Amino acid sequence: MRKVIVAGNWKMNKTAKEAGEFFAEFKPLVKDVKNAGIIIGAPFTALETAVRETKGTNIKIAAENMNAKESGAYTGEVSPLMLKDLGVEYVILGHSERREYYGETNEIINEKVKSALAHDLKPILCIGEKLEEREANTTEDVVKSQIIGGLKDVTADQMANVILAYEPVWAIGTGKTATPAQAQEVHAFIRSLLTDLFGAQVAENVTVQYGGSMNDGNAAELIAQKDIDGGLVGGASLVPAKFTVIVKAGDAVTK
Ligand SMILES: O=C(CO)COP(=O)(O)O
Repeated sequence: MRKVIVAGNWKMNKTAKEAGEFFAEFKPLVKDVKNAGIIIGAPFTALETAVRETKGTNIKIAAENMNAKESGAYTGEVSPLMLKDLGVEYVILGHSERREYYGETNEIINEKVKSALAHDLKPILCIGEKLEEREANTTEDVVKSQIIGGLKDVTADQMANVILAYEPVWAIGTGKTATPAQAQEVHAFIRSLLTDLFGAQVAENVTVQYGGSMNDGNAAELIAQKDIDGGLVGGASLVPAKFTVIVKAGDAVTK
């Protein structure tokens, strides 16, 4: 059995004050959610508030990035030790926006994944093809190289602490969701690749989320797919009522 997890990714949105307001509204809405995991990815400046406001609840907090190093002369960067110190449990790594705008390669992302695991932070590793790659029929090649590159030297045991998020870049922030069948096809490919890399048992237990214009209207159908184990939600995670509908869609499903 694997866990369905619905995570929000706020991206560069919400001040600490706005984060506090979000949780005041969101916590009571999801307090009865038992089966699904709930994670909010918040910007660095809102993490302290987010951790404080969710202490003792069923909501976990993720950072949206980190540096692989523990400390040093890396102006503007944030280390795994700093995140651990705040009480953060998860970290989103390799998001397509980091790959696209900040030059993150599979090698850089792999360093971060290994560092997160070494520091007892759970990575949410994002993968997904661009529109031109899908149109060139290279979706599987791209996803395969992102997974093999991003998870290089990660052990089968460590995979118990890794979440994958399949986010087709053409579906992010565009309102253009992959159809449930399109998404399921890639998720099944990811599961078979994980089987090759780590064995059937590990592959069966890894949570593989879908991300890209998931919202309160389409989440249930996406998460109903055999290999879609929740979502990584951008825009719709900014609004407590909308995100709650997605969380509850995940809570209704057992994998
Ligand atoms: O990038 C995403 C989550 O990481 C998806 O963003 P949207 O849900 O806004 O399309």
